[in-house]
Amino acid sequence: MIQLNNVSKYYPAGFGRIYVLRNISLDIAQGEFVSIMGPSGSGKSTLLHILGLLEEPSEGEYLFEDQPVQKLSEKRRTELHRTQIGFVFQAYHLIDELTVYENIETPLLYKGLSGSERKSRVAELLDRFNIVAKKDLFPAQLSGGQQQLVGIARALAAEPSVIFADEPTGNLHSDQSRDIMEIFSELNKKDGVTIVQVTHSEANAAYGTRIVRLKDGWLEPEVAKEAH
Ligand SMILES: Nc1ncnc2c1ncn2[C@@H]1O[C@H](COP(=O)(O)OP(=O)(O)OP(=O)(O)O)[C@@H](O)[C@H]1O
Repeated sequence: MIQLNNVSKYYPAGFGRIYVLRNISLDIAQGEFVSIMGPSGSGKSTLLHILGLLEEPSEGEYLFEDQPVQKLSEKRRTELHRTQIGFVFQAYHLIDELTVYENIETPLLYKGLSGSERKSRVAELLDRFNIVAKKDLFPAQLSGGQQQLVGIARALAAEPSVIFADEPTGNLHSDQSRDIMEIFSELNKKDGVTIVQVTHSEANAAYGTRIVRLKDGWLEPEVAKEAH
């Protein structure tokens, strides 16, 4: 589903370059639940942003469902982003001026669904995440955990095939973190959604099926997960 071939990312610095990612080759199959781990500054968020089409590689190739992403037109790339990809941010990134209901509805407006289709899809998500009672509140009126539930509901609204999550529980307490990880695990197992998360937490990573480790922008050799 996802294939990176020799991807590097660098920024200009003085007369040279600072490499943030170096020669990354990575395959992720449909249905995997991958955790990206590594020390602060090792390039985890940059890698996730490239995978989620929020940033472009400096070198190398990215194939999303066999399509070379860099060769797609801007329009086609935006469409791919809106229809196939859900992104969950550590700091939620909800729209402050919109209610919970409207935040979740936003991706559906882009998708061109009818009013009644949007209504039933949002109702289903509110129900699934137990936030029906919060639907008319604004993000500032919610706890962090509730805001992240809205962030996940919004990411799922357009029924993406993959969710990218950048430290989704980084600002949450441990019991809230567990709830979010259980939601991800269920989405992955029951609905077959591919999940790629950046996390510092081994406990969160244990919910996944595979761990990918970065160090100084390099991908470390993977150790096969022991069978349980
Ligand atoms: N626009 C930029 N210009 C220059 N350097 C950048 C830019 N964006 C990121 N970097 C550098 O890239 C490196 C990797 O950043 P990244 O956010 O991917 O790391 P990370 O592993 O996610 O770190 P953390 O765990 O602290 O969030 C950092 O050293 C950062 O300073």
